[in-house]
Amino acid sequence: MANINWQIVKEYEDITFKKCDGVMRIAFNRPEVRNAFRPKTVFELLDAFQLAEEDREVGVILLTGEGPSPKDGGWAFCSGGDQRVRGKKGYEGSDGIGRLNILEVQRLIRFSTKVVVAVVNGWAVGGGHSLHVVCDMTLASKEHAIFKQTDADVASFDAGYGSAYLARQVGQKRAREIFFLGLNYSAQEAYEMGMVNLVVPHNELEQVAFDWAQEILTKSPTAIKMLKYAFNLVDDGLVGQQIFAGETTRFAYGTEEAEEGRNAFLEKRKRDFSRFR
Ligand SMILES: CC(C)(COP(=O)(O)OP(=O)(O)OC[C@H]1O[C@@H](n2cnc3c(N)ncnc32)[C@H](O)[C@@H]1OP(=O)(O)O)[C@@H](O)C(=O)NCCC(=O)NCCSC(=O)CCC(=O)c1ccccc1C(=O)O
Repeated sequence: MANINWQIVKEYEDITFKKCDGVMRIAFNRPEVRNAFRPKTVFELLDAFQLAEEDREVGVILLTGEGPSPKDGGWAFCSGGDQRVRGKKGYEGSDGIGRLNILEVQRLIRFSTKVVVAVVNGWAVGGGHSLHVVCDMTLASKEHAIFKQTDADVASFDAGYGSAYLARQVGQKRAREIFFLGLNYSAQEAYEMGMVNLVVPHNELEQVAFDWAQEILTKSPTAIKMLKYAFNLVDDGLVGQQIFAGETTRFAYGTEEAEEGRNAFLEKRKRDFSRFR
């Protein structure tokens, strides 16, 4: 097993949230239901991802699941939305409001300035499958990872990243097979399809993820961020352009030309950009 000195950042009920040497580890913590998420789980994920995003020491986020299940020893990354709390308008929390707020988590992962790695230690099913798809990279346990898309079995459909971006990874025919048949795929099969980066023995999984993170942390954070946004851009349309352009605006703010624009306004004088032509 990995020998990483994880430190708890914040206590939650449905997830764990830990940090070590520039790496954040966010894990589903409902192993008795194969790490299915309810609205509370998703609120906690949103909070944790936002805290990770704002932590300047952090360059990589690992998303995984706690396990094994105390009930039967089964391993899970995430089995999607908790079907026991699904109502007519979405997944219901104690306030009775129906939500599909896992899509906000998908967007936080997609738009994060950090690299997000799915560390798939067991079942990745339904909305859990979609989460691994949206992560930047996926590492999978040789012994325990199983990929399965049950959305259509339970009359749900991730018609966003979970299907369209999956097709980018594995091709249209395979993506349709994954959704239309809902078969089980081993880590090796998922690797051969192109939706997993590496298959790793279960007891080495987290260490390999951590080692990858340490390698990424040696690289230029700006280069990594701009590369991530460049990879996203082609599939994300105007939102992708907005995010990429936002980062270029940030670069532009660092120039003397930008300072002249701001200073002229603040000093109530005529602006003079002539020396920048
Ligand atoms: C995951 C399984 C394949 C595992 O099978 P197995 O190892 O045989 O274990 P089980 O005995 O079935 O399960 C153990 C225990 O856990 C409970 N459980 C498992 N999954 C769930 C779940 N999702 N919800 C509630 N409970 C769950 C199970 O009932 C057992 O409990 P006991 O009390 O011990 O009997 C298998 O369990 C399985 O197929 N699970 C269901 C998978 C599923 O269909 N998930 C939902 C897919 S739909 C979805 O996730 C929508 C998400 C969403 O919000 C969304 C909406 C709109 C657009 C996009 C999305 C998006 O996808 O993100």
